[in-house]
Amino acid sequence: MRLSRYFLPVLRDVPKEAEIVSHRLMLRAGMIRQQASGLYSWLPLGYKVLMKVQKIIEEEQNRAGAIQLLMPTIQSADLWRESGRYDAYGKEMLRIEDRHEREFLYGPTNEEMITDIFRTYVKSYKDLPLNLYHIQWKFRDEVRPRFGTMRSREFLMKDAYSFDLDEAAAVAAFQRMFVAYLRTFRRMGLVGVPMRADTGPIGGNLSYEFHVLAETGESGVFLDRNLLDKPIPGADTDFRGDLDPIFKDWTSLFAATDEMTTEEAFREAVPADNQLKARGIEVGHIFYFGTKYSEPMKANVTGADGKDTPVHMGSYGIGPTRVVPAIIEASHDENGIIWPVSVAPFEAVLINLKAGDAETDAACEKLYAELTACGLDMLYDDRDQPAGSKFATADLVGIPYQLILGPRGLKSGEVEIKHRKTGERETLPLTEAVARLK
Ligand SMILES: Nc1ncnc2c1ncn2[C@@H]1O[C@H](COS(=O)(=O)NC(=O)[C@@H](N)CS)[C@@H](O)[C@H]1O
Repeated sequence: MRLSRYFLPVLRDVPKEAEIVSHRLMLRAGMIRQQASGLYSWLPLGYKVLMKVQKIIEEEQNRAGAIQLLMPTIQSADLWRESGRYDAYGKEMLRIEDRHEREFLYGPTNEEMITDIFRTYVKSYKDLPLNLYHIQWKFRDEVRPRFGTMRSREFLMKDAYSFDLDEAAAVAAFQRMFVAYLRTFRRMGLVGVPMRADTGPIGGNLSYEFHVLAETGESGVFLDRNLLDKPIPGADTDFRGDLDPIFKDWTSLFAATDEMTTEEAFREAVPADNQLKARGIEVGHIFYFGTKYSEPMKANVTGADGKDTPVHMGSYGIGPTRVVPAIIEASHDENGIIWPVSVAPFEAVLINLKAGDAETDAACEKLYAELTACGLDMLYDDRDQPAGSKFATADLVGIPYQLILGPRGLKSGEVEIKHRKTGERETLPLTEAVARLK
């Protein structure tokens, strides 16, 4: 992408309403724009990151055996009356009336709707286990939206729903998602720590939240610091096998939010040098809630014994529009964002130090074409701007590699590469730049 043809409205000064660094940087880097309280547009650079986050989520959900579909954002009130949540959900629910005065709502979550889909088509235990998921916008009328898209009113959520014949099978489904979540966050450069959690309006009695540690996290968390450098299950994990050993290994060390434990209990349970008290950003939350929805909504299957039985369910959420700021909270410096390559809006930016100089332009065009041709997601800063402002923009928007090319380097047939994360620079022959980056 040529920057002179792109839409990247970076801001020079820090917007005063932004309280935390990720909110400030997302506004300054031209990633989002607030349209109203808790409602954001995702501008091109932010949307590119959001789509890369979404892609990693989809790959790991698919690896774990979940099947993707897409449900509408608007849901019928009658469906929520069947589960009894229509009134119970409270003021967070945005209730809508259509022209025929029929009652609808903007979905805050989809347990009822996915259960309705399931009960329409699945009748036999032979069709289980089943895990269906989608990535869809949700609305929750948060009393205090804040921190940009970290806690917004309209937000994107991956929500998966599992269906099994009995609790044992449902726990195995829960463990498949647990392992998928460990892999998902680590692939985005995040350490997502699983913690015992409350079940809240979703329900059930088994729930884990995945937290990214950051001082701006809304949750107080207590954990054994050995959790932070545990290797995650590999891409060769057999998701059809027994994942209980992995689940037990990851849940044997103490980790809980301050809603689920006390500091005293924590201090007693964890050896002093392993104790870590921190703040966490909840980026994912998984639940097992048995027949809470299948019973009232009559989502039954016929078992091997010929008897009808309500299926055991779980739901598994990740907030991609919260993950993006969480990555920035975990990875930034005084000059701006530092994107892990896996989610960076562009993998590398080519900085032309003398746009308008025929020789430099020609050399940059050639290098840009070669790098793009070998599959790199490239940004080319071809603007007629001073070098300093180009470096500042590249640092602010956090592109992992900066290729810097000007008349001097050109004379010696060399290009400089700067690593955004480490600041380290290397100069190498122009002819080796493609091999170095791909
Ligand atoms: N207001 C919000 N803004 C941004 N992300 C949010 C917001 N509320 C929740 N999320 C994200 O959505 C994830 C799942 O939300 S949840 O309420 O915990 N779980 C559910 O809704 C279940 N249906 C899981 S499928 C959270 O872990 C969080 O990452």
